[in-house]
Parts: sequence; structure tokens; C-alpha cells
Amino acid sequence: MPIRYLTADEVRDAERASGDLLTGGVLMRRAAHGVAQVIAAELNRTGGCYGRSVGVVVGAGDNGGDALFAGAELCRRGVRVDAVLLAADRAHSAGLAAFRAAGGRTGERLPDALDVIVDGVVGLGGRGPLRTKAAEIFAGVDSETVVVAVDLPSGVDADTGEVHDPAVRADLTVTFGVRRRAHLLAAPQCGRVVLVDIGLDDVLPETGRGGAPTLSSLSDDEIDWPTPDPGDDKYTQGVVGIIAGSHRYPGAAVLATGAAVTATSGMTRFVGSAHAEVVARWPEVVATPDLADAGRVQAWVLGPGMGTDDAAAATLRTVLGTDLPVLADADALTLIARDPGLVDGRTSPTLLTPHAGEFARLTGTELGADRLAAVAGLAARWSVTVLLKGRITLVADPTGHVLGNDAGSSWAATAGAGDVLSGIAGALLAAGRSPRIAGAAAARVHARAAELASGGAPIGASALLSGLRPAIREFTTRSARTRVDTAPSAR
Ligand SMILES: NC(=O)C1=CN([C@@H]2O[C@H](COP(=O)(O)OP(=O)(O)OC[C@H]3O[C@@H](n4cnc5c(N)ncnc54)[C@H](O)[C@@H]3O)[C@@H](O)[C@H]2O)[C@@H](O)CC1
Ligand SMILES: [K+]
Repeated sequence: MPIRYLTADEVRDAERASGDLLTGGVLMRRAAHGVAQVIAAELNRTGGCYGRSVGVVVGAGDNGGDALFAGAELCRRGVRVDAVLLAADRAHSAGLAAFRAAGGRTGERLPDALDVIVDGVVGLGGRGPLRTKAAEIFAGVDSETVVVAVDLPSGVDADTGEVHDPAVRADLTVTFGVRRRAHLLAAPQCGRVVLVDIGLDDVLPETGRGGAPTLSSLSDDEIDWPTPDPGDDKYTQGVVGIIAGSHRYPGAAVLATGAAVTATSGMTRFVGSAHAEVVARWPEVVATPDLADAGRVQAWVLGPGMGTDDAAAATLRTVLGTDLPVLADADALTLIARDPGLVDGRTSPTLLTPHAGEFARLTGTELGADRLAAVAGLAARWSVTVLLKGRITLVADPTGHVLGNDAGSSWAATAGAGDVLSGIAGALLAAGRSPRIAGAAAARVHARAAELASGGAPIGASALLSGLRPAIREFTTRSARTRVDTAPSAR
């Protein structure tokens, strides 16, 4: 099942639909209990709860209520809990009463040495940046203190994931019932996200009503990597054709083609003036300088390093004129920005893979804070699938379904990494995956490859490529295991 990320309004609809659970305060009690349990587990991991020190920063709404009830529960476990009430006259009254009754203290400042600080400033109701008093408190926290956000790090927009300045940067975020969009769109700001069940499963709304974009991410089990069947040969698994690089700049050609060779078990073709360089590095590739001699493919990748001259434009026009799946990247995007009619309304599967700068060129405006709306908007306007690169990759299809992937680190922000991504996604397109799944699965293994290759050190794109096979193996062995586990009994 894909993992869903809802807007604040959708979450509120679900809470309202829970009826008595909401009005009776049960949802808040469950939420607060979840927060307390996560913090207790964190303290237990590092020596236990008794005698430890937790600070709670409490805003005026229900987010502060969650934090106060959680604080009360921690007090009962022997933790010293201090709270700063940012708006004392508007603090959640039942939460504050419970907190005080359990022995929690309130004051103008928190103790210096805290094991954990809890951000209960704002959650779904937050607007704009962290205000001065809260900002000062969080700025003064030392690096040893674990920052736990209730629902969302304050200062992060729940729907767009925009990280205002200042905002809380959490090590851990505890959320309730269903993930919010910001948990993916601003993943680095949230740290580890823990989802607490508060009984909303039966009332979660259908998303995407009225054509509004939806956001989800693929679970690991859904990365169904193509593997050859017993009857397959080199032609039947989907042949990908790469058009990239140039004699003068062969690097993009070698990287994109190498990624396709690594991601595919059938055959990879190459077209371009760097054909000799490509074959020298990847002898298994069937390469030619001319598109007319290329042979049959099931998908094309074109753009990385291919230039933007008339010949490149003519090649692009020919390839887009076929009914094959096409991935356009880099220089192909520059050409498309000049003439959107090339792809606008193309009926065969089409995947554009811009980074932020290329995206601005395609649309004529800077990307802005709402990346999700921007990418979904372009995909709908041109009826193509758009993969927006970045630490959080977003892949939007024309119907407004967006898949996101957090790379987990930014080591892949290196020259040539995009060429590698295009080769992987092209291989998946040739194997028959939809542009949306091809893009999202490629982003996932690309990120994993970077992680494996880096191990915490800088990497170049060649090293990233070397991490690709072990990364793919993790997903193919997982699905092989699933097949064995679900095989019918032989008896
Ligand atoms: N409705 C429910 O029963 C549940 C709600 N829950 C909690 O309730 C939260 C939502 O509560 P609310 O709707 O009361 O909203 P919040 O508590 O998120 O924030 C609303 C308050 O914060 C103020 N505010 C907005 N932006 C601010 C900023 N930048 N700096 C300082 N103050 C700011 C507003 O004026 C308002 O008083 C969720 O995030 C979640 O933590 C959970 O307890 C689960 C159940
Ligand atoms: K918060």
C-alpha cells in the first residue's frame, strides 16, 4: 500500500468524522499518550526515565494541549518536566490542570540541561515562522538535547512543507492517525516521524477530490523491480535507447548509458557522437551515431549533454513523434522550454525530469515554496508526467497523483547524478512501468545507491553508479522473498 500524506483540512475532516472521539477529548488523550510513550522510549534508550529532565514549550492551541498531557504522563513516570507557556492565558486548560496536578512546573524559562525538549508550539493550526520567544528558547537548546515535535515542527507549513525562518528542526516528530504532507515535503526538518494510531483509520477521507493533487510515497514492497522470467531473452525485457552526450562531452553519455546497463538485464542501445566512448566503457551496448540505424527500442531517454543545436532539436522531434515512452532530461528540456508544443498533449507515456532551474525554464516562473502544487500544475497543463528532482523528488502525473521520495541524505547532489537517474528511469519505462512508477522507483534506488556508495563521504556520479547494483538487489531480493512466502503449500 502506498503511504499517504494528507492536508491539514483533510486531517481535520477525519477528526471531525470521528465524532465522540473528538468531542470527548479521546483523540487528544491518545495523541498525548503516544507522545509520552515515544519520549519515554527515547529516555529509556539512554538510561531510563527516572530523574531525567524534559522541557515543554506550549502554544495556545491543541498542539500545546497534547504537549501538556504528555508532560503530565512523563511526570508520573518520574521525569522532571518544566513548561514554558507562550500564551499563559490561552493554554489548553484541561491539559494545564493535568500537568500541574502531576507535578509539572511552569515558568518563564527552561532548565539549562535538558534531555528532551518538546515542541508543542503549533501543529496543524500554525501559520508562518516561529515567533520570537519560542525561537529564542529553541535557539538556546544544546546539541545533546533531543528535539521532539508534536505533530509538526513549528514554523513548517503543514501543507506545502515550506520551512519558514525560524522554524524548529526536530530529531523526532510524533504524529497522529495519518501523516501530514509536510512529513514528506519537509522530511529533513521533521527527523524520524513516528505515527501513533488514534483510531482514525475508518474515517480517513478519499483524497484528490475535485482534482486536487494527492501525495503519497511508494512502500518498499511496491518497488517491483523487473526481473527476467524463464522465457525471457535479451529483447523481451524492454530495450532502452539512450541519446545523450557528445564526442566532446562523453561523460553524460557514459553515465546515463551505464545506469541503463546496470538497471536492465536485457539490452541497452545508444545513439550519439560519443558512441565509441560509450562502447569503450560499456562493451555490451549496441551503439551507433545515427538515429536511423538505432534498431528497435521500447523506450527512449534523451537529453543529458546532447546539446541544443538544430540537429539535437530534430532528433528530439523525431523521438517525440514516435508512440514510444520517452524520458526527456537536461538539454531536451531546454529545447522543450523553447517549444512546449513538442510535448504538450503527447499521448504516449512522457516523463520530463527537471531540476529546479530547468523547471523554472519550462514554466517561465521560479519554483516557489509550494513545489507540490507547481509540479502537479505543470503535469496537468501539458498532460505529461513531471519528475522534479531534489532532496525530495516529486513525480506528478497529469491526473494530479504525486509520488514523493525523500533521498534521506543529499550526497547525490553531485554532477552527473541526474544522468544516472535518467538511465535508471528509462530502463523501467522500457520494461513497461508507467512514467510515474518508473520515476518514483528510479528516485528510490538512486537515493539508496547514493547512500550505499557514500557511507557518509562525498561521492561522484561514477561512485553512485557503483552503488546501483547493490541498491537494486535489496529490492529484488525483497520481492523474491515475498514470492516464496506467499507460494501455495505443496501438500
Ligand atoms: N482535533 C483533535 O482532537 C486533535 C488535535 N490534535 C492536535 O491539535 C493540533 C491542532 O490544534 P489547533 O487547531 O488548536 O492548532 P495549533 O495548536 O496548531 O495552533 C493554533 C494556535 O496557534 C496560534 N498560532 C498560529 N501560528 C502561530 C505561530 N507561528 N506562532 C505562534 N502561534 C501561532 C494560533 O493563533 C492559534 O491560537 C494538531 O496539530 C494536534 O497536535 C491532536 O490532539 C489529535 C486530536
Ligand atoms: K509542534
